[in-house]
Amino acid sequence: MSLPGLELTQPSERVLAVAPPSQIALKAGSEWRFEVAFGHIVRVKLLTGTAELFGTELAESQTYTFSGTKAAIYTWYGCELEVSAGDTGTVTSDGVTPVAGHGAGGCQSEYTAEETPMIEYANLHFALETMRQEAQGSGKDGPRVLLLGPDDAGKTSLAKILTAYATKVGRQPLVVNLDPTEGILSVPGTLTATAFRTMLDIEDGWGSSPMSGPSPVPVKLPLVYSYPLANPLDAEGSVYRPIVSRLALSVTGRLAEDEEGRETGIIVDAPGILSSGKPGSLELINHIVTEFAITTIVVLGSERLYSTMVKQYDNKPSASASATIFDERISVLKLSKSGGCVDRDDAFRKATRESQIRSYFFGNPMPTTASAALSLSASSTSGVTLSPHAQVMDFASLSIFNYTVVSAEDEDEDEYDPSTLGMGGSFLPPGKDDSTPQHSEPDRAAPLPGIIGLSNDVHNPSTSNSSSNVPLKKVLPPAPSALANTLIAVTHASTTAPPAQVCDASIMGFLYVADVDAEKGKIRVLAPVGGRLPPRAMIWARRWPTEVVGLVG
Ligand SMILES: Nc1ncnc2c1ncn2[C@@H]1O[C@H](COP(=O)(O)OP(=O)(O)OP(=O)(O)O)[C@@H](O)[C@H]1O
Repeated sequence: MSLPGLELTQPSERVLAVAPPSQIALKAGSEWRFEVAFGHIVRVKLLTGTAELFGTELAESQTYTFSGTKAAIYTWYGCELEVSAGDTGTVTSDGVTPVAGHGAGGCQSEYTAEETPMIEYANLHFALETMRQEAQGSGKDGPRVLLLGPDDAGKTSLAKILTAYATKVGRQPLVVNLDPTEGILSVPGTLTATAFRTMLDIEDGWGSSPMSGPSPVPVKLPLVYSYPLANPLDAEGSVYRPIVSRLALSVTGRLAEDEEGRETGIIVDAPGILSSGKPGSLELINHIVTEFAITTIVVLGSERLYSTMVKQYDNKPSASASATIFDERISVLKLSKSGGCVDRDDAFRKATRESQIRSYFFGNPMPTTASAALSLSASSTSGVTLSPHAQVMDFASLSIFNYTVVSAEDEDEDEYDPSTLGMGGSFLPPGKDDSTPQHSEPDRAAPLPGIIGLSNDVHNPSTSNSSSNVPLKKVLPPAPSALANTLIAVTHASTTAPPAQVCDASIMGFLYVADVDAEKGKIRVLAPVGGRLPPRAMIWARRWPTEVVGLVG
């Protein structure tokens, strides 16, 4: 009903108008940047020409759907896109009311940009390809690239572009995510390594793992370690460093057995906080450079960090065992930050995290390329929907561990009990404790790779995580109410494993705690698969990712 004179409608009767499809013509070397809010769907179709989203080519006449996305579609030779709004006006299964923007198809923001750093990025790819070809002939290892830069500098986007270009020419890059704030093929709060043999997913970013059900794009299987803290610098990096070492060891082991992977090398996406100049960040960068024997450091969007990296690493021998044989040296490069990089606010980041967790358990309810391809109706909304299983468990029968470190954001350390950790009265980072001899400081990397050799212990994380310095404590009954709405990582370690083995173990999957009944000692959990839970030690993601409320109604 219109209000007399003003022609305003009452909110309850407001109907969201569906914008008509818009056609966007892109000139060669330009890109269409767009932002879609969570809950709103935008459909994009390539009508003519060729185009790619962060390096992955769009198929012609295929409809792609985007929601909660900030991205760009680039064209090398020119193209025409059709952009239309997806189904709007209904509340999604996430409980989010769609927010349509004023841009084409209801994008919150969209524009065409002619200035992009894509030529620089492509040149980097070709330089890496040259290194890979050299590796192929000589038995040398392929390039190990570390991407550094502040938050939202475009590191993850560049990692996607380099990965997509490498797979396009038949390479098999290993992508390592060291940023716990967002997961790559996993939930946040994890560090992962994934071998990419096939193309990335345009809609999903990186693609999906087998646990997400059927997918039109071949699935990738990540190796996952739990790091349930947002900040790698927490506890002065003493939790982060051994996990990085563990991951590096697994990656090195994998590459030793995988000829093509070894020639292609690795791409490491580092967390933005390491480029912030905070105390301890340079030590962590050094740890990563050493552990992954990095050969190429790429700095995006920070002159200061670039200059520091050049001073410290440029032209220095890499930490690889074969560095002397092949005279392998580190190069430090500076690349332009794309003008399209968007600063994601806390609300958007939180929504992204929640969406990653939700899709781990419930799949992706959006119409995917597969469903669109299989369905006669282009507006099908079948998507890939998963059905997690809810079960009630006896808390006392579970072996759940919790990291007892003081995080920068959370100074109210509550549960720390030194006696249970067997480390005397002090909880100092390794090396600062008088009882810890200097040589048992393996998770501190050498100050300069290649200059000071690696200690053997660095490559033996089982010794690096001696139980004396692992801040993991078993959570004993009664079940804490703070367990509700958080994730628990199920490790491959046995229920009787000591803390050192638990934090060294890779992750099998995740549980979501829906309810806690402390009186009865029961918790209700959501698991991605049915049946009895394997008897394994678990790590409670108490601090990160933070509570996800409303996953289960
Ligand atoms: N050229 C572009 N056009 C539009 N959006 C872009 C472009 N490049 C990156 N973005 C978007 O900007 C945001 C930040 O980019 P990205 O995630 O690559 O940065 P990052 O350095 O990895 O950030 P962080 O370290 O905080 O995770 C992302 O949402 C990404 O999709």
